[in-house]
Amino acid sequence: MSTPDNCAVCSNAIKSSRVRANGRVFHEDCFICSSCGLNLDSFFFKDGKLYCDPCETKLYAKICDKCSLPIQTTVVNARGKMFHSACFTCVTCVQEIKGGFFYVGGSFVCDSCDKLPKNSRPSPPSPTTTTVAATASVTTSASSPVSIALSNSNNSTPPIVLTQPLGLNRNSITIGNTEIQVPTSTSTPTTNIIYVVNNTPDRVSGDIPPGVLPVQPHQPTSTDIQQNQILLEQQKALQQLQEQQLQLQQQLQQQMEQQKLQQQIIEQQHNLQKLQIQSSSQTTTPNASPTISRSTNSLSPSPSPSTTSTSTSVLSPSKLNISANDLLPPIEKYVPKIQGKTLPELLKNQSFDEILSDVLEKKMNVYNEIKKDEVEFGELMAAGASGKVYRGKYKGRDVAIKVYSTDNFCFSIEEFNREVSIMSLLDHECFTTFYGANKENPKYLFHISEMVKGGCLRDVLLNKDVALSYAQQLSIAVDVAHAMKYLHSLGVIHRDLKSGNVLITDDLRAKVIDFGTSRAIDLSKQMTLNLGTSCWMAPEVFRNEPYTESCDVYSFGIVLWEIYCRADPYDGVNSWSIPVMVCKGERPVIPADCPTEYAKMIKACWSDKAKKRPKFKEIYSTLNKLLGGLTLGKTKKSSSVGLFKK
Ligand SMILES: Nc1ncnc2c1ncn2[C@@H]1O[C@H](COP(=O)(O)OP(=O)(O)OP(=O)(O)O)[C@@H](O)[C@H]1O
Repeated sequence: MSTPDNCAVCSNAIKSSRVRANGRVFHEDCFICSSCGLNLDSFFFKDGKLYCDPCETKLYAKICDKCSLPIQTTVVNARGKMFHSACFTCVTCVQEIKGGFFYVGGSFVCDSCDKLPKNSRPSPPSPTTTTVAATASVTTSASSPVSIALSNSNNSTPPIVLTQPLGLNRNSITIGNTEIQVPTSTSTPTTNIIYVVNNTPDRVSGDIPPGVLPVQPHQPTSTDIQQNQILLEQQKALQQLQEQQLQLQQQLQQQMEQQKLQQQIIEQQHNLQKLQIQSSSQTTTPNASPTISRSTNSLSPSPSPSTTSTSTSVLSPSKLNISANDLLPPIEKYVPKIQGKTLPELLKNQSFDEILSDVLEKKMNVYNEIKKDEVEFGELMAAGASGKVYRGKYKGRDVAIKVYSTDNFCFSIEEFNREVSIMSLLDHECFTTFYGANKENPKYLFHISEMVKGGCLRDVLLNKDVALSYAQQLSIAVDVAHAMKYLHSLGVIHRDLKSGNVLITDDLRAKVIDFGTSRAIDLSKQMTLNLGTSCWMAPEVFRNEPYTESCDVYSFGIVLWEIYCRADPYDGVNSWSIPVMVCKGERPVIPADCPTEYAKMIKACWSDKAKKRPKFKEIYSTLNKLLGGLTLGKTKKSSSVGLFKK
């Protein structure tokens, strides 16, 4: 029975497949580079370890004193310096030194040059020209079997060192077809001799029969050790970097997976929404219309004795209408400070009007400056008298961008400044959130605010496909009154309140926009330039009488009528006739089915006498009570209404 071989690397018995190389056997798994762990094409075996060619070079190869590159084949060691044989050249003839040489003033001179007469010999590079003993040894590869030291010290016996025995009775080395006699220690050469010994690599390629070549141990020098340490440190640092990179890649992958998950959630929510819409149109009789709950302010489909058709769309509940935009973190509202104080702090000692006047007169910038390249412009949404409103993106979110340009007939930088200052200072749920403005180009200014998806109230009311219960109508009216109550509490008159300046969110909240515009100061101009607005203008304004904030109450009366009737006031009437009609006391007709309290409120608000009109505080409270008294919404089609009645 044959005993199993032992692996030259791990010393354990080899019971299965083995690699036989260079007279040694290895476990197949052990036959890898001990430094990089890769498979071996050729190898070095040192101190019981296997190394691949690059690792061996990296770890053990000597560095040439002349070219600073590792020496992988023949090493010439002369005077303690290491050279590639090709780099070991004569300082005089610049030829490779293959025979004897002299070490003169720090340089090597070949034997032939040294024999030249002194005057024809080029001067040595060093100021010292003393010829000193020269010693060189030639070593093949990093672990050659032979190293011969040579010296010349004028007739002294050159030391010849064989680092490996040449074998029994051998005193020659065969180079190619030539046999070179290696002098024994007793021979006395007169000059240095360099024996350039053919590289006898101890690397073994796979097809070399094992046991042919000797494997030589390598004795690292102190320089080798230092270099190895540096290399090891560099490898360690590289490894750390690779680990960090791996960690970052893992984090990135996690983030991408999270994003994918979010996307899936959005898609599922959309599918759910679709299913809910489908099922509600199938199960409710004859249709499902939304009712509103003030506490949550969200809409939910519920059966109601509605007269609207099943095709009627409803303003969708916000919770179901989630878009990627909604998942983004909200953009923080910019809170301006004047002399280090916020608006509520300033209001303790000053009126809003004083603060605003100060800001405008002193041209203070109380807005957040938004750079043009931070904004992505989208499609045009609306073109009003003072500017154009575009869809856009800011910080990844949908926004409304209002552009004031000199192309606009009513372009006014004062109006822009006033609007921007008011919008920056105000912070109320019934106004759109204002993000900031850009005034880089005085002929093209823009400001950015929250995008309100439902569009303006007028469009919602006139859209017959949108079903609205009375409760929802009241809820919109309450929101507008709430915004106006707040505005008046600050002493700000809107001057342009109308259904086109109220926006509806997709959870049916109302937000007032476009307030405090200075163009309304010259109301006669407004009347002639923007006739549409005259429907909401109070008689005292037409009469050019002094007006107070109660002109906004009049406008609100018209808005209340619009909300209930879902029609345009004075529809079909020549715009020029409206001021006359209004001053004569003519108003749109309130339909007979209008709830008494609501109708009473409309009439009180559009009263001809400004002083008789209620304040928003009262309006808000009354409408809120009316809303509170309703439990279930009653969806109502737009009324067919008579429009002009005194
Ligand atoms: N934040 C917003 N979100 C969605 N739509 C908006 C927003 N701001 C304005 N709009 C749309 O743009 C329209 C005009 O806006 P705005 O009233 O501010 O401009 P304007 O030039 O003052 O118009 P007008 O002279 O008719 O009052 C609005 O009726 C509305 O449809």
